[in-house]
Amino acid sequence: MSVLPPVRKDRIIAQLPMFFTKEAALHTKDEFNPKVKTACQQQKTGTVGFKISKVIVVGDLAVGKTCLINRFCKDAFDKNYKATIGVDFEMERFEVLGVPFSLQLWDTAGQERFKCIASTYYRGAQAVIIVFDLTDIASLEHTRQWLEDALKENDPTGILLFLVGTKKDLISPAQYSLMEKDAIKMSEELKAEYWAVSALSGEGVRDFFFRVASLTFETNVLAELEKSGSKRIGEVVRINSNTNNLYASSKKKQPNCCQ
Ligand SMILES: Nc1nc2c(ncn2[C@@H]2O[C@H](COP(=O)(O)OP(=O)(O)OP(=O)(O)O)[C@@H](O)[C@H]2O)c(=O)[nH]1
Ligand SMILES: [Mg+2]
Repeated sequence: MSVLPPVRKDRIIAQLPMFFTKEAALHTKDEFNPKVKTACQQQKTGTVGFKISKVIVVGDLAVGKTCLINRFCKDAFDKNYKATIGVDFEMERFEVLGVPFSLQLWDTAGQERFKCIASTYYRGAQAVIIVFDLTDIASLEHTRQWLEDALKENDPTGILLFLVGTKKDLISPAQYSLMEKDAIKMSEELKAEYWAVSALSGEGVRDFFFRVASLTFETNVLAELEKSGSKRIGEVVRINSNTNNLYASSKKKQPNCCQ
């Protein structure tokens, strides 16, 4: 018997949420991968439903990392700045295509003096959210360094990257379109999916986290399918161990179908 309460109704994802802009999306498909949909329908998603995926949120001090997380997890906004000391985390439970899925959102400190504590928590991330302030071009420039630091602690293959501009409420549409050009260029360079949000008004925040949850879920299920596929290959090797079957004994990684 499960001891966890049911997933909140507003955390149920039945459709793949859209990207923010086609020019800087991790992928532009409008539906979940068919293999993932089938696996969910047949309840063959392996351990995905029991796992917790780690997501780290990094970026300069006061760009709005804590406010972004608090808007989504608590539907709250604090206009007073309270620096995060070291790290903090929030758990969010979703249901994606009928399968339970949890994200652990790690809110790290942007202040230099806390950076070495925060960076010890970077390891094991499945997604990295790099945050910058849409009113501060320097914070966008610094995203390169934040990503480099996050990737030092992680295997860059298979990790999902998101670049998020915050405080959209503070700039005019004209200023925003100028900033967006630079942000999209940076997304291409970092190979990250770009989003612009406001934690004050809530604009884009829910859509953004739904996209993070969905793409992380999709990647996890595909990895699980690949793993169970290679186990089956392993069984074939045992049965036919006296034959020299190149394909059956090959340990070569299958291409990721999500790409
Ligand atoms: N107008 C506006 N202000 C925001 C928004 N997001 C954050 N802020 C303000 O920006 C300041 C910093 O926000 P935080 O979320 O604490 O910043 P942080 O990135 O967590 O900072 P560190 O923990 O020091 O790394 C606070 O005064 C917030 O109220 C937003 O979307 N709009
Ligand atoms: Mg903070």
